[in-house]
Amino acid sequence: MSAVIFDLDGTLIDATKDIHLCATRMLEAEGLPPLPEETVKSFVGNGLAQLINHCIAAQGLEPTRERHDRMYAEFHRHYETAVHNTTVYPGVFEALDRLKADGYRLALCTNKPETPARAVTAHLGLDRYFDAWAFGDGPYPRKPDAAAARHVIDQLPARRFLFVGDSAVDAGTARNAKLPFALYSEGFRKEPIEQLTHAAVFSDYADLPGIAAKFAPRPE
Ligand SMILES: O=C(O)COP(=O)(O)O
Ligand SMILES: [Mg+2]
Repeated sequence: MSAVIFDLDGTLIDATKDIHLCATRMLEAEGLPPLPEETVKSFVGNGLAQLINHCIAAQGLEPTRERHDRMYAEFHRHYETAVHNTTVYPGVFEALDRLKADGYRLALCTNKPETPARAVTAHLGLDRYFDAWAFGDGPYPRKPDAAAARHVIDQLPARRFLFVGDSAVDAGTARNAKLPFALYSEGFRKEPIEQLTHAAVFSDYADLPGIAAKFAPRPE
């Protein structure tokens, strides 16, 4: 049995607008001005706590524990229902259907907290594809720590795995967990493709089933 493990933000979905909305509401509650969408987008990838840290630094404020906790709670409160401006990248459903039909188990390994990750995947009809999950606020170190990937691996009856993601965090996770990495080039990546160790790179989801067959072949 083989499995494909997916990152969420920037790989399966583009939640930029909803994340920016939550950040704007959070800053508003603090009496602070909004940050540009591209700026907030550049803060996504290392989990919500890190995104809040970046927002605090961008406003030139002291990162006190009290301020951070208050802002985290406010962001998270909006995050749970911020699903209406989020889109699925082209070809994702077709690729997931194909992988399922080919006999792959599918899993999600995200740094997004559990409640908003479950909410947005349920809203978009993606949740039904996944047999195992790891979240950014789970009781294990988050990506790029291999523990996040191992958390899903331990839930799956598979022996071969492919890790699919869009960022340096995902490339690092795959490297740390010793899994082949397929890089989706149309996500939130900040570095040139050559800087991210990868077994394969794709810009069209139609190519993913073939990549999976090559790097995580199903047993005969
Ligand atoms: O919430 C984040 O910071 C990133 O989430 P991701 O791991 O699904 O890209
Ligand atoms: Mg990502």
